[in-house]
Amino acid sequence: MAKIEYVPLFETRQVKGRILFRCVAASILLGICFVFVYRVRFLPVGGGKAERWAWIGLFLSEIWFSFFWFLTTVCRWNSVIRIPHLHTLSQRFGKELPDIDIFVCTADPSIEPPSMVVNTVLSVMAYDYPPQKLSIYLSDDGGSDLTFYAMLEAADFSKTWLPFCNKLKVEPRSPEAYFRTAFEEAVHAEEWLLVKKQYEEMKMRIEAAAKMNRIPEHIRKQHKGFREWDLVSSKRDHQTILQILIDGRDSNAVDMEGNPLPTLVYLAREKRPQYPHHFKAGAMNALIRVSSRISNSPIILNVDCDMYSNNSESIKYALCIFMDEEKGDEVAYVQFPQNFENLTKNEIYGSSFRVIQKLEFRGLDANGGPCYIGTGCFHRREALCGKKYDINYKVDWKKLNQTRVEEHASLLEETCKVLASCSFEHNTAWGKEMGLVYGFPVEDIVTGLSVQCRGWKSMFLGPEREGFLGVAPITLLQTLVQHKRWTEGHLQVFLSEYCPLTYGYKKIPLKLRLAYSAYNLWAANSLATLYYVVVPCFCLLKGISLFPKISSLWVLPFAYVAFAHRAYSLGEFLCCGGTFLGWCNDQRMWLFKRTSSYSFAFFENILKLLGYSQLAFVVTAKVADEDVSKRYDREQIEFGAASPMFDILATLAMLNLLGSLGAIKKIILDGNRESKVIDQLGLQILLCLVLVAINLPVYQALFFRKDKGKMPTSVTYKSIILALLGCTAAMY
Ligand SMILES: O=c1ccn([C@@H]2O[C@H](COP(=O)(O)OP(=O)(O)O[C@H]3O[C@H](CO)[C@@H](O)[C@H](O)[C@H]3O)[C@@H](O)[C@H]2O)c(=O)[nH]1
Ligand SMILES: [Mn+2]
Repeated sequence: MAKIEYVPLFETRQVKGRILFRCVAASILLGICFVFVYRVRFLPVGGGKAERWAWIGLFLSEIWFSFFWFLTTVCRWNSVIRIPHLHTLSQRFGKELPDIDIFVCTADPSIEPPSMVVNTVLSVMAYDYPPQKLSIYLSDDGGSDLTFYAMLEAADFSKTWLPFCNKLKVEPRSPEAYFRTAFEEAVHAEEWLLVKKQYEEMKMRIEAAAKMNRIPEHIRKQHKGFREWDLVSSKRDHQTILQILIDGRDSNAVDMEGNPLPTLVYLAREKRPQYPHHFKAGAMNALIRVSSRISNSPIILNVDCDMYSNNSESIKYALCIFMDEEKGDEVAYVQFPQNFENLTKNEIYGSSFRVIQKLEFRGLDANGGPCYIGTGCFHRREALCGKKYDINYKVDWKKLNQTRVEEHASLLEETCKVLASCSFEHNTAWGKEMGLVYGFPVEDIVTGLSVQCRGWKSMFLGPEREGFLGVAPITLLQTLVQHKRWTEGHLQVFLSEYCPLTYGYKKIPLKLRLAYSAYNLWAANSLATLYYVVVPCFCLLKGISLFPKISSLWVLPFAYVAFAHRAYSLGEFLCCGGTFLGWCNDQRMWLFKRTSSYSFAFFENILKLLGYSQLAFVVTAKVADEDVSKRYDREQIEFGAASPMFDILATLAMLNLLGSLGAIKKIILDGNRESKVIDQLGLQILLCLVLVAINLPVYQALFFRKDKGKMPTSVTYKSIILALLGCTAAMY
């Protein structure tokens, strides 16, 4: 008999376009060298002091940008795509698949509506996977009976929804998303309408309760769990509430057609004002412990409450990686991209992370594995709980016999409560070597890093049909605040003992350390960007030239670097499925984020180092006024609220407007010698004009818009005064 050849469960391919990428990168590097030569050779030694310092500052900014470009280029030098083979998985393992625990986190019923959480929970209950092998855990950091009630409704509706999904091969399996887009099925028309009606009624009940902010008495009587809220004084001060809503082991827990149901658990961990709760990381660690008693599945999927499952096969995709006999055992987590269902065509807030996820993460994957980004991620429980990878580690999935606990559900609830109590972690390794790492607003990144530094790899999967869809922020301020949290957290990681360069030394490849640093240093971009936005503009007003003359050959490297870099970025954006306008918006957000969010993040980190500032996690709202939503759909940037972030944006926009006007005045006054001004200050004028073009929506919001999304008047006055003061100071 011929030797049976080993067929892998997944395949790895090189991403196309590598040669082009490397050629462009090499040519940009050459351009950068020329720019540096120019900066050194023509350093104004004779001129005024101001001129020299402006020049040196610009040079430093350019060095920083080049360094940052180098980091991002290095981490994309190689990149790979993983292609899972589902049929091989089912051939080889058939029904002998492992149990899966699924964690859903929610924190606040007012900005994460229970009706949304229900959809996410239902979508993960309905995976195309044996239901008796699934356990779903909801962590409610809002400690809200509204969310608890919504879960009861979900448990009930799942009895209809799961068989319906199976029969009709429904996709996606979030009822809200499905009924919003799907048309009535001709074959099962009656049933289809019935299920839809049942869903809508459930949604109405949940929303009605949320609106009243109270659970009606007759409902409260139906479940013992509600009694727990008699003891709850506030969301920051309450005992552990743990309710097993569906016990998968119970033979009576079946759907309408008599098939078993997945286990469903509601958990609000204990919170006391005197104990830090560590935000999402704390919630996840409580879930890890509680689930280890109840189901203890070897694989854990975690999603944010807005990230519903959009692909019912994701679990199997991930298992193709974990269960591959040759390469699977070293993988700690399989990360799916974060995709969003509420993006408009041209993504005004640039929230799609297209290029980052489609190209950069594949580069990380080739160098040891993508970072963990907090949601849409399948973990190996052991790796997450602190185990170090060891070359002899091998899982025999077929022998991995799941021994389930025998205790009755209500006893189990009692014995598990202590695992979610405030004091449980005292003097343990939780939050350090075990579970998610505490102390950072980007618990995901630092946790992924520490897992990788324990010797594990990670992989990235981006199937054609997106695995998860979430809600992207729909106002500018929320986007900026979210990015402030991220970049602040990233920089904090870089400045901590977890700094990838040192912490990962000899543990993960250099390229991966550099790639982590590239993300960690996002906030540090703010200084160089602010300088580039402000100083050339001031110098323009004063008539100081900081760039080569248009007529000189030295202009070429500057022009080439700027053009090639941006043109390539546009090409990538389009290749990843974006639009031209989308790219322009992305560039604007690039500027906005660097000057506002990143600056705040940068300075707050400094304050933190000095001991003045504290860790915070501002939860992103997932709902908005109808008015705001309408403007979002029309792709109008939402300013609306007064915020220091907007003060900065508006002032910078005004500065560049004044700078451009000043330049135009100079050109006109110059009369027939006009070519001289253009020759000397050409590049600077161009820079100013490009910035003005990028800021067009800001001027519109400052002076022309009448709707509620316009810039608040206070910001308008402030920005005009500040910009005028700045310009006057610069000129004299
Ligand atoms: O005290 C908290 C705060 C937040 N959350 C949950 O954490 C998730 C993420 O919060 P969100 O406000 O939506 O933040 P995003 O910026 O959208 O989250 C991204 O960035 C976070 C790190 O900053 C990661 O944890 C997330 O997975 C990732 O999606 C949500 O499900 C929240 O309910 C908690 O459970 N407890
Ligand atoms: Mn979110």
